[in-house]
Amino acid sequence: MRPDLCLREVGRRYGLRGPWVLRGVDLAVAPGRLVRIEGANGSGKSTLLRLLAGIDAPSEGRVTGRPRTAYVPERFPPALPFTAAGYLTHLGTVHGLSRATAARAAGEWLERLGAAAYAETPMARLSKGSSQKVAVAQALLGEPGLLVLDEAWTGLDTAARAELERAVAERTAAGGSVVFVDHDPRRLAGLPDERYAVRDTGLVRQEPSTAPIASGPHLLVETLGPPDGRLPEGVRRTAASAEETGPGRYRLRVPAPHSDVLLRTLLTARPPWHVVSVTPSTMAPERQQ
Ligand SMILES: Nc1ncnc2c1ncn2[C@@H]1O[C@H](COP(=O)(O)OP(=O)(O)OP(=O)(O)O)[C@@H](O)[C@H]1O
Repeated sequence: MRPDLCLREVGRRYGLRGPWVLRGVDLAVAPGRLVRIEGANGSGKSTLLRLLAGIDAPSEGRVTGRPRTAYVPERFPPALPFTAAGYLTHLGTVHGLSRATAARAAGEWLERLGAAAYAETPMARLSKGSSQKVAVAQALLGEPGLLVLDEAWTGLDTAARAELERAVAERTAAGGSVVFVDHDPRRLAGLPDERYAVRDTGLVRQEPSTAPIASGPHLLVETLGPPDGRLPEGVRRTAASAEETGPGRYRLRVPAPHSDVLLRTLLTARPPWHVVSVTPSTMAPERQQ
């Protein structure tokens, strides 16, 4: 198991005499965790995300234990001399993939995000929404251990937004960590393991969200594991609630967009869990684990 990503007494200011944007920040992000960062405009959220992602260095303090990391910035530079697929393939090779694997992953992510038609379009000619899809695809194609998302949903269409939510669930189910900022309080509502607010240059831990779980339909999944079976960790992270109904038997509620991730995690567990039934849920959303 890899170590937590840790910030210790981290501070950041811009310029030698600039005001401190962040000071004395301690934060640990464990593998598999989904962490939401909140805060007023200009409070320092993007600064914190850049430090977490490692594309900026703290003015003081230390950052340790950073796994392979990918980052979707608030503003993505679209004027690059590449086509969308060419850019993603290039980045895939930077992430250590072979050229063929990188090209395949690029195609798959463009397809998943509904941008396959723009694969050969020069980046500079992409619409804002399409270039945001490329920004998201570049972060996901290397299957990073830490995914940092700064308003990454902004500008995406409904289908791509759902796909990004699904990708977040996939990352955490696979043991990756995800840290995100989003202006919409309903984004991934009910799912984050931890919430923090940036306030007065510090980081304040927040109570778990009381916002209703990710809006939209939910499914009920009845599953049966070995008699002494503990639910696979990835399933606990993806399900909105898990009720033990018998020895090794659980009733899971899951937002519909995350159900395929949940089912895959059950079926690929060792030993695999048996999926007894999948039905639409009509219950009011509630999280319990
Ligand atoms: N590269 C930079 N150079 C100088 N000052 C900066 C830089 N980046 C951020 N700042 C300043 O740091 C402060 C925090 O900015 P940051 O973008 O981190 O906040 P934020 O909470 O993400 O804001 P928003 O919600 O508006 O995106 C602001 O006062 C901003 O002007």
